Amino acid sequence: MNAESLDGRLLFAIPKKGRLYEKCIELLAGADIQFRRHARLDVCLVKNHPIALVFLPAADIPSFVGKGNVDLGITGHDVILEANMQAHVSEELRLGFGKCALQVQVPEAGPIKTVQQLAGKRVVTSFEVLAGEYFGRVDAELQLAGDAKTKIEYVGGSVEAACALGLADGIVDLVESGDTMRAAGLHAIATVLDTEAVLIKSKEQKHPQHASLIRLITSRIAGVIAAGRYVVCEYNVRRDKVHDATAITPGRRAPTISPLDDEEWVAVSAMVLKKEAADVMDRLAAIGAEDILIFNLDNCRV
Ligand SMILES: Nc1ncnc2c1ncn2[C@@H]1O[C@H](COP(=O)(O)OP(=O)(O)OP(=O)(O)O)[C@@H](O)[C@H]1O
Ligand SMILES: O=P(O)(O)OC[C@H]1O[C@H](OP(=O)(O)OP(=O)(O)O)[C@H](O)[C@@H]1O
Repeated sequence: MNAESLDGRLLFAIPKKGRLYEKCIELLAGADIQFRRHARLDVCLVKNHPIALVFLPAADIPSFVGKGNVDLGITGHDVILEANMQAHVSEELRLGFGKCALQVQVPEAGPIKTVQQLAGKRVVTSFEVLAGEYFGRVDAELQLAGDAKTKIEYVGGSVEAACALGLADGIVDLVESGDTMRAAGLHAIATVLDTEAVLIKSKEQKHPQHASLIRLITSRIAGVIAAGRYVVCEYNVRRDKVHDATAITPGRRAPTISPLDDEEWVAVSAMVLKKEAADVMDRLAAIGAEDILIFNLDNCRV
């Protein structure tokens, strides 16, 4: 594909593999961004919008977006800070996946128990900027200077093996479930950063003609994210309990209250956070609500 065939399209960068890839593909499908990715091609045209998707390593997306070569992108918040691009991109939406923490880890059975004890020693990481800033602050607090400062060394992967291989006294790496860390005999002694996937746009404004399409895509993606977080709760309740019931299900703006063919009862419908749905149902049942139903949302605009 050559530059002409992109023909003024909005460029949207998506991680080409790794932890964020599958969720990004689900998000694009939920937002009805239609494309067919041909094997080995990293640029593909969207069929139903003037957009081209550019599949890039997650770590390269902040600088492509920050420099304005690409208009929109999805990557990790951690990756933006590591690329030092926070001043050049704006984080439009948190996407609720790719959640993990960048943590300082040391051998569980070893003598080091605190970050202060690790300071001055060897730390291996793929996040040399974030780890360097973090230990820069610790070194300064402990007044470590020159050769006494913490030695940060970069490796591109398998960071968790560095201590066992004798390359490091501690590491800085991402932790989600903690399985990788525990399997390597490590434990966390500090958190440098909590992160999740984000939708970013360029602050460069190289293509102002795309502003309305960017708003449309952002609002569609926000709808898909919200549909994953919320359910609709419907129930019947006696009129004299409506006040108590709507305190339990206040909805986003206000619940919908409809009359029933029984003057003493009303039907209520409200959006409820999915993670709170079971608790909300228990509390509604406790005040005498009946026929409590929960519906998943396929999509929404809220
Ligand atoms: N275990 C995890 N759980 C959740 N999110 C993660 C996890 N590991 C990484 N991420 C997020 O995904 C981003 C990309 O990480 P990933 O390991 O997929 O990178 P990659 O180097 O592009 O892929 P690969 O490891 O396949 O080469 C990270 O910067 C982080 O934001
Ligand atoms: O706490 P956990 O759930 O075990 O996840 C943490 C691991 O996930 C990431 O690596 P990934 O598996 O994506 O592979 P990578 O090392 O090749 O980046 C990260 O670098 C950790 O190694």
